[in-house]
Amino acid sequence: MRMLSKIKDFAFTHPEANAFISPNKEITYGDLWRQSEQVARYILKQNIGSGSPIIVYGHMEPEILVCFLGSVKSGHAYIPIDISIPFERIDRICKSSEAELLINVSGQPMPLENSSIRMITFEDVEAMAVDSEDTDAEKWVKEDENFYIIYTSGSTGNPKGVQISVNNLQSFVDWMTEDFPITGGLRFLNQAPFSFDLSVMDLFPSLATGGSLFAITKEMIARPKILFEALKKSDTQVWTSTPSFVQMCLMDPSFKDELLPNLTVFLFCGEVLPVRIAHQLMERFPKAKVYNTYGPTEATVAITFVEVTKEMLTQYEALPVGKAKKDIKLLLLNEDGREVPEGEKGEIIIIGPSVSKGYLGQPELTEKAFTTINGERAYRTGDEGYLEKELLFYKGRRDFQIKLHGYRMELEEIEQHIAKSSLVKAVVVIPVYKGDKIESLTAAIVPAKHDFEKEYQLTGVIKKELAEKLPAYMIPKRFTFYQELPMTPNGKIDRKQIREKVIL
Ligand SMILES: Nc1ncnc2c1ncn2[C@@H]1O[C@H](COP(=O)(O)OP(=O)(O)OP(=O)(O)O)[C@@H](O)[C@H]1O
Repeated sequence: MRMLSKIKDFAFTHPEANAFISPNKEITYGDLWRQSEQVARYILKQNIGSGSPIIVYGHMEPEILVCFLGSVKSGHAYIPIDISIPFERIDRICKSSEAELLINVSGQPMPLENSSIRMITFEDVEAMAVDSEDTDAEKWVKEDENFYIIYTSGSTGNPKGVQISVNNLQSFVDWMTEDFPITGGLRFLNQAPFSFDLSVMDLFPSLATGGSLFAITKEMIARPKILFEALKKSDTQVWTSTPSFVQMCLMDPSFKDELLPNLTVFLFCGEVLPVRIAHQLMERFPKAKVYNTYGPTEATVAITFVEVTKEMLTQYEALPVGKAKKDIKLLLLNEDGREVPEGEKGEIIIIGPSVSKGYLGQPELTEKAFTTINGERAYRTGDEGYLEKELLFYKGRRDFQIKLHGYRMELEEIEQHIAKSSLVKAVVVIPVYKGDKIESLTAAIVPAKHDFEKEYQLTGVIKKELAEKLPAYMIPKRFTFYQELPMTPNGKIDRKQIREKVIL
């Protein structure tokens, strides 16, 4: 694989360069390559069935990277599992993936109850390690073989293992390093834990270009003071995160270019990038470019991109998610499966070499979501959007479309309008069910600074503003106010938790 060869070359020419920096530990390219050889040799000795993936468990330790590379160099894909994933779910992943080996990097015990998987700690692998010749590149995973398998939660709650091949990943890395201002040797922020595919957006473009990653751990995220001290030290040049994560940082006025003077690129994916957030970033970091990108895990992280310009901030109500990367074709289909004309809304279908071969061991689910169009792999995203002169606009997820009193509406559209109020910092709209019928909507809001004494006064003003933009049936009945909205471990707004709070 070209990307692995590049990492190898860099490790030989720049062995002392830092590859990954976490709070307590760093690893150089030289050590990353050498230690991953040891892991590869260990795995090769275990007689693991070909095609059987290796599970790697931990949280942003440098050794996680060592195990990822060790796995793929021994011809096995890896499944990254972050410590935020509950054991019961890990048990299910072990079973459904039929993985034979789990390497525990976390330093914590793993009480898996139902799994017969062989477990070994990283220390034990290291203790058995011997240095010798590099493994033959012929042994590395190649072409259509899986490089990694990432389990998405899926709205059904059943884990789905998205298989990403060497070719899928190479196409992604080529795009990132050709079409974005990612030159060699940059410092990347690594916010998303490795079990979420947003992490791939910083991990491999960084390693493929001799860059270094600065890890933001969950302890830092929980303690803003420590987070900001770390950010200051990080000297981040390329920022990759969810919009929710940067929104949280923006709440602190010191989040501006003095904190990160060398920051030149913001990359966002995974959620709507609100106009206001892009605007604030452009004001506070005038030297940095802001990119919005879009894509599902099933199409290898992201497949569209756009640099947000000042004009866009006034031109559009909701920012575009961008143009497709050159080897990708987008189709927008209506409910009858016909292509819709430009400007009209339809389901986004992604066609091309970024599209996964499907879900590991789940042929029915794969069949439902994936297909082949003109000989190329295609994925039905379940997202709605429209195209305007090749620019894709995201219009929400089909599963966030609801029917209330007979009216079809999109929760994200309502959120977009509420978010425009100067009294609102962040918002999520939640449907409230009676039985299996939606009875009303509730808006969970983080308010901006205001002078109202009572919450009902604030609610009244926001509702009045909304009444000018939305029909009455789309205005949430209840408004609840919070200091902050909960985030999932991957840094997206946690709708499920908010729903539980609202219902309680
Ligand atoms: N730039 C963007 N703007 C708006 N939404 C986005 C953007 N990028 C991605 N998304 C949304 O995120 C989805 C992809 O997310 P991801 O593959 O991480 O899994 P998920 O659906 O969020 O989580 P899970 O499947 O684990 O429940 C897309 O299908 C789309 O709905």
